[in-house]
Parts: sequence; structure tokens; C-alpha cells
Amino acid sequence: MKIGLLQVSSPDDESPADRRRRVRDRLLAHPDALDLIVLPELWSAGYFHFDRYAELAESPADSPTLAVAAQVARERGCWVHAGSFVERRPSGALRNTAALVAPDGAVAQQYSKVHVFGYRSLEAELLEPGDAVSVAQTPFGPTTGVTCYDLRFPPLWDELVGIGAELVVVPAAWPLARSEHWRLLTGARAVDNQVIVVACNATGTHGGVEAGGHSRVVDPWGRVLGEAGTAEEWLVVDVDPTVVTETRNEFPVLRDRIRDYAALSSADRNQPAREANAP
Ligand SMILES: NC(=O)CCC(=O)C(=O)O
Repeated sequence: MKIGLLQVSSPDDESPADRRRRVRDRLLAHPDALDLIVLPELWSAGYFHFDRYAELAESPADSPTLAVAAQVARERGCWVHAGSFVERRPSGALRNTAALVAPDGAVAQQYSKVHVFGYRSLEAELLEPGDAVSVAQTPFGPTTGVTCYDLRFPPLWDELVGIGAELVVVPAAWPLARSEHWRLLTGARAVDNQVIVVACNATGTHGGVEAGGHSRVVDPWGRVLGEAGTAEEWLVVDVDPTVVTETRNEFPVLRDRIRDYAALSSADRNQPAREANAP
């Protein structure tokens, strides 16, 4: 399968509507036959534009960000991970919600960021955390997504493996200042969960913060199948999704995973609390 990641910049002087048109045109113009297109976290509003979250919040029913993804999916006949957008919930609360759109334009899987970010960020103050993970069956295998800061929390990834995920899309707005963490954690999550990680970062400076770019795709063996630079650019990578099953069969560490370490000290030492639903 061919995956195209467009690492978008969200300059302060570009309106979200102009950006959506510009990005849509770039997505429609790519000359290759792409099977999956991926966009970054909150690219339309700009992640670091916290002052605009409330004004730019979108309802999934008429989300302009999802409309771009659906148009591109239908016209190109491919899957599109829309990145994420500021979602306005029926309660009025806001979430950082990502969505995977199928070639018919319908949302096949969606996820609201569970770990909202509070370090030099107003996200944790302004947004409500999500509370669920899910997986979609796609031609590339069971596919899911988590968002940016979620890379730092292995127990969430345990849940993804538990529900059968093999390909994990990670839209991000990860600052250049912590690019070493970005490289390390995208590789570590691919290896320790034996999944393909497709991580699409934002780039350029907005809201006073420089996003790091370096979008990357890492396979379950830790091989970096492709990595972008720091410009607003495409990264196109060929991936064989069967590498997940091959790696898990060849090197079956997930079978030895223990989810409940507290149970290890319980009376019954003959029943270690190993992963019940390991792949
Ligand atoms: N958008 C984010 O979640 C930023 C996360 C980040 O900068 C970090 O984990 O470091």
C-alpha cells in the first residue's frame, strides 16, 4: 500500500478556510495512486492557536475539516485520515477529535484525544479528554488512531493492541524543541506494540511555537520506512501491512505481555496475569 502524509503548516496570517482550500487542492493534485492519506493534528485551526478553539469548533455533522477529507476520499477513491479538528460536543464541551474517512466519504473510525496536553499548552484547560478507543477494518488491516501526546502513554497502546490494532495513525503538532522524543517514541511504540506507526506532524511556526515536521512511518521491527524534513511537504511511503503478522509470528513478545502486575503478587502464582487477548 502507498501512504501519503502531508505535513501541513498553519501560518498565523492564513485563515482556516483558506488553509482548508489550499490543503484540499494539494491532496487532490498528488500524482501518485495513494491508498491512504494522512494529515496532522488540528491543522485547520492550528494546534497552538488556543484562543481560536471555541470560535473554530466544528460539529461532526457539518465539519468543514471532515468535508475536505470526504471530498478527497471520494474523488481519489482512497482512505483519508483527516488529522484532528476541534469538535463541539452536544453538551457544549470541546474535544480534539480525529477521524478516518473511507473512500465513500463516510467516517469509519473516530477518536477523541485521551491525554490532553498541559505543558505550555492550554489544551488541557480548554478541551475535555476522550474516553474510548476503537478500530476500523480496512484493506490495510485493523486500523486505529491516537493523537500526538498519546505517544507518551504505553498503557493506552496496550488497549489498542487489545482491540486488535495493527496500523496506528498518529496526527500530531509536536514542537521542534522535542524532536528527539518524537523520533524515539514513534519508534518505541511501533516496536513495543508490534504495529505500523504512521505519524504525521505539523510543521512551520504558528502561535509562537515551531512545529517539528519529520513525519515518519515506522514498522514493527523499528525500521523507519520514510521520514520527512521540516518543510510543508509530502512523505510518500510504500508499506506492506503483512509485516505486522510476520513480525508477531517470528518474534511473539506480545504473548508474554502482563497487564495486571498487581496480580503477580497475589496468592495464585501459577496463574500469571498475562494478556488474555494477545494477538
Ligand atoms: N500536541 C501535543 O500533544 C504536543 C505534545 C508534546 O509536545 C509532547 O508530548 O512533548
